[in-house]
Amino acid sequence: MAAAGTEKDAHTGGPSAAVFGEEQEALVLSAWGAMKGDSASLAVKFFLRIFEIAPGAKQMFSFLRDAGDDAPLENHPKLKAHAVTVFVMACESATQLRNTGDVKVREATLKRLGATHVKAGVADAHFEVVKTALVDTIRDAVPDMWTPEMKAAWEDAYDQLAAAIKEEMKNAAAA
Ligand code: HEM
Repeated sequence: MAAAGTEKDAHTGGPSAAVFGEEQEALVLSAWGAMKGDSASLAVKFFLRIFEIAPGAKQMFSFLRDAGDDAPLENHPKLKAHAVTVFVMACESATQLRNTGDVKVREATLKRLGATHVKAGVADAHFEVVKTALVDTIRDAVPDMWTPEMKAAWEDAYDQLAAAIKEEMKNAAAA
């Protein structure tokens, strides 16, 4: 349990926050449970999918820019780390949504995320690309579990988290 004052209610609001219940959480967690043993290779697939949908996004990642066009993407530890983080944070955000109706991310983390993503030039459209790549990856990873309800639950969890980061990006951009 974090000490009082170290977390921030993102108050992302919206009608979806109110309907994120036990069932949605269970859907996200069951998929995550099936995927997490394989998270590093799924993370690579997730990112390859992002760059398939939006090849230009590669330019945003400093370590990819520096590596040159021919470097094999699957060998980038930072890229894997980012992908796993997005997976894990969406999952954690799902648990919190059920308990509190809000995404709670440590305030320092959220501030840093806001600043990092502004600096990297991430825009709203990129969050949509990442969402599509995320649900595509999960669909392909757990085809037997996949349902429209599971898709909606992951999208909801991701949207709430993305909204919290975007809010902090606005603050970072204004600072
Ligand atoms: C819910 C969605 C996302 C989460 C949870 C997330 C998480 C993170 C984290 C934890 C970092 C490491 C640096 C830090 O802690 O400040 C990071 C960096 C970064 N993220 Fe994201 N991210 C998300 C969405 C996106 C999107 C949509 C893009 C654009 C395609 C993106 C591009 C980047 C870039 C370019 C960096 C900096 C990498 C570098 O050059 O070091 N992220 N992100």
